[in-house]
Amino acid sequence: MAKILICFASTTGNTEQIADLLQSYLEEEGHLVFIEDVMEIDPTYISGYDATFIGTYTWDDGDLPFEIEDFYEELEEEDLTGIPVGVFGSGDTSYNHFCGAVDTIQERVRQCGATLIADGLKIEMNPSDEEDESKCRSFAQKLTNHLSEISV
Ligand SMILES: Cc1cc2nc3c(=O)[nH]c(=O)nc-3n(C[C@H](O)[C@H](O)[C@H](O)COP(=O)(O)O)c2cc1C
Repeated sequence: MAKILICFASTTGNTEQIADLLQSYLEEEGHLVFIEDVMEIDPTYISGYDATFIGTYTWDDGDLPFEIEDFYEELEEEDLTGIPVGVFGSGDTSYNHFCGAVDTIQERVRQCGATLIADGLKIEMNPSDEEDESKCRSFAQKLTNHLSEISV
C-alpha cells in the first residue's frame, strides 16, 4: 500500500471531479490517498508521499490559473529525483492550447527530476462518460504498475 498525495486547483469543480475519481480508483487498488487543495499546501509536501498527482485547469490562452502559480514557482526549488508524479487536468478544446497548464506543470516536475508515470491526463471539462472514466482508471493503474515495479 502506497501513500499518495493528490493536489489540485479547480474553480468550477471539473478538475476536482477528476481528482475524486483518481482517488477512488487508487483506493480500490489498495492505496492510502490524501487529497488537498493546492493553495493549502506547498511543494515540500511531495517528499512526504510515495507518489503525487498534481491537477490543474487551464486559464487564459493556455496559462496556469492563479491558484497554482505559487506552487509552480516554489516547485523550482524542489529536488524530486525519482519521485513518481502524474499531472492531470481539465480544459476546453475550443481554446487554442487545450490543457496547456498540464503541459507547463509536467515540464516543471520533469526539470525537478520527478519520474512522470505517464503523459498528462487531459479531460474535456468534467469526466462525463465511460471513455473519460476509463482514461482516469488507466492513469491510476499506470501509477500502481510503476509503484509495483519499484517495489513500493
Ligand atoms: C477565461 C477562460 C479561459 C480559458 N482558457 C483555456 C485554455 O486556454 N485552454 C483550455 O484547455 N481551457 C481553457 N479554459 C477552460 C477551463 O480550463 C475549463 O472550463 C475547466 O474545465 C475549468 O476547470 P475547473 O472546473 O476545475 O475550474 C478557459 C476557461 C475560461 C473561463
